Amino acid sequence: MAAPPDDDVLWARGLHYAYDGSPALQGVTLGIREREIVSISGPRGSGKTTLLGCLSGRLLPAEGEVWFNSVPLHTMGRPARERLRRDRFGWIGSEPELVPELTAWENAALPLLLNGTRQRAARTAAHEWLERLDIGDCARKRPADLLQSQRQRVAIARALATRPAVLFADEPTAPLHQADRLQALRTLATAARSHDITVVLTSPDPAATATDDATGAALVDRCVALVDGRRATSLPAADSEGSAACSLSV
Ligand SMILES: Nc1ncnc2c1ncn2[C@@H]1O[C@H](COP(=O)(O)OP(=O)(O)OP(=O)(O)O)[C@@H](O)[C@H]1O
Repeated sequence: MAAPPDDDVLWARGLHYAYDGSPALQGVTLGIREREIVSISGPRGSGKTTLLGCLSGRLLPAEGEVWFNSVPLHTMGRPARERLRRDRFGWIGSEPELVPELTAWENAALPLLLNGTRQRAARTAAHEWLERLDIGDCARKRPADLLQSQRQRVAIARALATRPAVLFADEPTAPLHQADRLQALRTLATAARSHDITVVLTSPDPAATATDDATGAALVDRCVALVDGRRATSLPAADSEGSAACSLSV
């Protein structure tokens, strides 16, 4: 078994995954460099969520390898994988999934408290992230009293508060209105770059994650296109127009 390249924080080779015999991933190979922000794009059902699940250790591929910093996830027992996910990885789903009984800041602080961070430090960090995401004034509200877009920002704050080595985000802006999407993506990208967090996110539309319309700066470093559970060799020209960061998918 060949070792993964040294400069890849995350490396997957020949991933296959099937649901009840129906293939979702068919031999995907992908390397992610440290501090890189990578967008995985593709049409509905192309395998984006499944790939994110395999890369993050949530799903075990039927075939293939996944390495994090030269540690093999695919041969790891479940408790070790769960520990690694808790300690080093962050996850943002397309639905916020907050604890309804806890306030916004308590939700954002939860992973820190579970990791043994003192309550005061966890509270400060949670408040700071809520402020950065422009929902500081919602800190004492419970999820039921928040808009869906505010709940998703709390989920983003919760994922960033632990400063994970790798943050996985499955269509993180899906519940947001168009106007909020860019702001949330910009915050995510800025936070990741300033805190050396590697990000792997999924998006149905590569152009949506490519550049910040306001500044022209690249939001992601690279786009990887999936079609029918396989890596596409290039994006259709229409998708790559005006999107320098994503003009080549591989
Ligand atoms: N839990 C499941 N049970 C059965 N089939 C599934 C399950 N999850 C995904 N699939 C199927 O696997 C394939 C890949 O799905 P996946 O969700 O990974 O794609 P996706 O690109 O993320 O799609 P979407 O944009 O709709 O979320 C699809 O054909 C989907 O129907």
